This record gives sequence, C-alpha cells and structure tokens, in this order.
Amino acid sequence: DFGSVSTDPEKHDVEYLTPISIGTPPQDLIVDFDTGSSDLWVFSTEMAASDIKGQTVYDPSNSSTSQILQGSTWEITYGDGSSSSGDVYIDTVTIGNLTVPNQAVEAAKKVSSEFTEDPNNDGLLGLGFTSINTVQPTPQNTFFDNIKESLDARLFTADLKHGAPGSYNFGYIDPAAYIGNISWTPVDNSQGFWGFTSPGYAVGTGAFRNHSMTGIADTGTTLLLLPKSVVSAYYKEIQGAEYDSDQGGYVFPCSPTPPDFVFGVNNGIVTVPGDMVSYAPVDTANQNCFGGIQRDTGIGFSIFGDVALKTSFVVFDAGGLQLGWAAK
Ligand SMILES: Cc1ccc(-c2noc([C@H]3C[C@@H](O)CN3)n2)cc1F
Repeated sequence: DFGSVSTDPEKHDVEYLTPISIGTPPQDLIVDFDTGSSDLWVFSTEMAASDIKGQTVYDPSNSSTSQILQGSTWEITYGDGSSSSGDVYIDTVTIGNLTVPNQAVEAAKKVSSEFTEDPNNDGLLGLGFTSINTVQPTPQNTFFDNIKESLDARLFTADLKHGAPGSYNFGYIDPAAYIGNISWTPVDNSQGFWGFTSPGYAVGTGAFRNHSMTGIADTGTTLLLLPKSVVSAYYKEIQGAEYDSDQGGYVFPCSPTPPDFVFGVNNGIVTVPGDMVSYAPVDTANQNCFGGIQRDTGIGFSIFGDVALKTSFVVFDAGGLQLGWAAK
C-alpha cells in the first residue's frame, strides 16, 4: 500500500499545510505536518470560541466512529514557545488514500495565541517518533507508526517547494521526484527526532570545511538553524550582513543575491541556493532581508528546517533508520 498528499506553503514558506480527513462522515481539516513532533492534535469544539479565529474544528460528537480515550490528556510546547493541550479521541483518519481506522486524535481544549492567530492552520500532525508523543497516561502512535507496517516500504518522503505545492508520499520513493543519487545518512532517533550529523559545509564556491553539525530534519521549523560559528562564517561573506538583535537574527541587503550554502550529507552535499537564504524582507522598502540561516543557540542541536528541506527531496526511512537527501 502507498499514498500521496499535496502540501502547500503559506506566505514566505513559513509553514506547509496539508489536508487530512477525520471521522465519519469525514471532517476535512488542513494541518501542519511536523517531523519534529509526534502528536496529531486539532482545533476542536471543546475549545473556547475566543481561541478560534477562522480555523476549522474537529467535532467528535459529529463523528459516528469517534470514541473518547477515557482519562487521557495531552499537552505540548513547541520550539517557539507556542503550546496546546486537551483530551483524546480514537477516530478514523485519512491522508490521501491511506486510512488509519483507530488513530489517536488529540482534541484541543486550549491553544496559545500563536495558533489562534494562524487562521489557516487547523492543527499539527506529528511525523516524529512515537517515543515523544505527549499523551498521558499512555503515549499514542503517530499516523505513520500506525500505517507503516501496511506500506510497501516503511518510509515517507517530503518534497517541499518554494512558493509552490509539494507533496508527502507514504510507502514509496518516486524516482521522478528527484535527480542524481540519494545521499543516505544514519538516523539517531534516541530523542524521538529524525536526528543526523552533517560532516561539514561550504560557503558559495568556497572549499568544503569539515565541521560536524548534529541536528534534526524538521518540517515544522521554517528556517535552517546552525551552530553560531558556521552562521557567522556564512554571513561574513555577505557585504552589509549583521546580527540585528531587534530582528532577532542576521539581516542583510536583499540584493545582490547572497552566496549558496552547502552542507554535507554523508559523502554527498545539499545546496541551499542563495536566493533561498534571503528569507523575507524586513522593511517595506524591501532593502534588507532576514536570513533563512540563523543560529541554533540554546536549542542543543541544529535544526534543518524548511529552508534546507525545500531544496531537496528527503526520504524519512523508518525501516532502515536513515535519512535520504537528493537534489531535484
Ligand atoms: C503557530 C505554530 C507554532 C509552532 C509550530 C511548530 N510546528 O513544528 C514546530 C517545530 C519546532 C519543534 O517544536 C518541532 N517542530 N513548530 C507550528 C505552528 F503553527
């Protein structure tokens, strides 16, 4: 069995939103697939009306197949400090043509303001490892963990694009979706993430510098967050680039286009084109741009977020416990 679903970027590729269906008859919601977490939670009828501003909500009482998971609760906090919490139902969930009949659906009772102020996002679907699912007293499987044994291959792929629809495929590698070879690297899932170590980097056409960068492949993080020393080495090559504490990161003149950023994956490389590093203008005159590459300070590891992922076709292989990166 295998399946595919389209995923669309919000403005500035800040997040990618993907349709799912929950319940009987199906309730269609649009959620943020996040390989950096492992809860499937959605806005729900159990929330205060004041916390809902445009989102579509899951109504378990309108689903003939929903069953409350008695006594279970969940609560999660994301890297940016946003958070949500609630209780748990078991219901049928469909992504593309793939259905899990007994998926734990975490219904929100509370969400922080960042979610309320994000009108097109109806929740998150975690594609991390089940070990970090927050449901208490018994952690619940992710959609992928529930479906993976029935897939032709225990993997999914992320093909995120800059300002255009991309796709998540489950159970197969589409040879038409990438060019060249896939570079494979082993995954450390001990923290519940798709963790790996990049051997180094290069700036523009410069020499490759051996510099281990241990991090996670995280579709739910917008930017590419790397060690301070690597980030300053990169921005040193851009005239006028500076760390702007007001903006909370490196800012530089939007033109000329900055140099490419290259990072290693095993014995291959991934190139982030310079025009993808100019993440978004910081002023209306579009003179200065906020960088798509920023420091990972305080996190404890690097985060290869959408700025890194959207340049590639990425295979999240749970069967082989490895990540595959290819150009496209
Ligand atoms: C409003 C909002 C806030 C945060 C996130 C969010 N989703 O994934 C992540 C990263 C960070 C890490 O926690 C796991 N992956 N962050 C999504 C939102 F819609």
